[in-house]
Amino acid sequence: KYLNKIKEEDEACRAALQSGNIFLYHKLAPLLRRTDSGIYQLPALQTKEEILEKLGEDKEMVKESILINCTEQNEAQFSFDVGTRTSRHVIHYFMEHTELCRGTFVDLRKAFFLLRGSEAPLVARGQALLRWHQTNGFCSSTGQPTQRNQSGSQRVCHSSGITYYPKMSPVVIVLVSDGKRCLLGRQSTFPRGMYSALAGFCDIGETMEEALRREIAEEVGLEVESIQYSGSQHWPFPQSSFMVACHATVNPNETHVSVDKVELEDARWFSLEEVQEALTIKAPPRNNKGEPTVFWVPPSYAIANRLIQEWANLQHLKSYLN
Ligand SMILES: NC(=O)C1=CN([C@@H]2O[C@H](COP(=O)(O)OP(=O)(O)OC[C@H]3O[C@@H](n4cnc5c(N)ncnc54)[C@H](OP(=O)(O)O)[C@@H]3O)[C@@H](O)[C@H]2O)C=CC1
Ligand SMILES: [Mg+2]
Repeated sequence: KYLNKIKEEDEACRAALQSGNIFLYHKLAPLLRRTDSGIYQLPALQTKEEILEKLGEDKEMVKESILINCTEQNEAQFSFDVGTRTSRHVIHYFMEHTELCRGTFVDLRKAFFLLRGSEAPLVARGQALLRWHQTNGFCSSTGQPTQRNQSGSQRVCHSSGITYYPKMSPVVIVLVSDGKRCLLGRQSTFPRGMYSALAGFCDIGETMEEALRREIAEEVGLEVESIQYSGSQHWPFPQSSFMVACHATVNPNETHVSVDKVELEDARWFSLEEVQEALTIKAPPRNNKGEPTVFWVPPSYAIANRLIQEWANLQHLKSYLN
């Protein structure tokens, strides 16, 4: 309720900013602190902190922060990108005073899987909102500048009256099973050895089920028989996707895989033993070029991991009941 109030009411949002926490980004790379155990933490800076006073000659600039969320104690959480408007010397200040800033700016692709599960969605959401504002400064109908509300939950073109809201692209992600094995694929851009559930963007006007059947037919030439919903997740790559995760089955007598080599480098069936082994790997062993040397699956925060885990659990249950 409180979150909705500060999202909608400019005055309430300005007041919340006075005592809120701010997460900093530089050209969309979040400010993170690497701990001794190798994971990244998200340092929250208080609005009134000295370091934020460095945000350019205009100290009011911090008011351009975007509301991301609020804690259970009703502390508002904001994101701010120091790379867009602040002057070069201020950015250098941030880069050089990593102690004072309590972290460094890190490319989210490099850090995402090394964030704690509770912080990863917050970092992703902060980045997604900043990106949306950075790329929606003009009305696509009139070409006139759009104005944001205080929280950053929308932008309005006063010339056409159009209100723009942050967007996500729907993606369906599916773990296909033939009853005994599951189908995993890899794109050439994936880290070496990593296989994941198959995914694809929904076309406009398509239902999720239609997108799922089409993607599986296109990418591996299989016909899906049944679909079961599992869960969903916001995903920051390549931009802002809304991942809908499902399990699907195919006829065990029609399992020939015909890989679309434009989309995928490889796709094949994996046994429960292979999958179980991969699920135990936290950090895959690497060769002298730093490349993983074994078959592994996306880490636990990715919804693909959850699908694979659920499938393995179901196989165990089935073998126990038999
Ligand atoms: N959270 C998780 O566990 C996982 C998440 N994913 C995510 O799922 C997403 C979709 O999977 P992927 O197999 O790549 O999808 P697709 O199979 O749909 O193929 C991607 C291609 O679709 C085209 N495309 C269509 N609509 C869009 C859009 N709105 N945004 C971007 N590209 C679009 C692009 O083609 P072109 O470039 O030719 O225009 C793009 O290269 C990926 O971004 C990936 O990060 C994937 C696996 C696991
Ligand atoms: Mg795909």
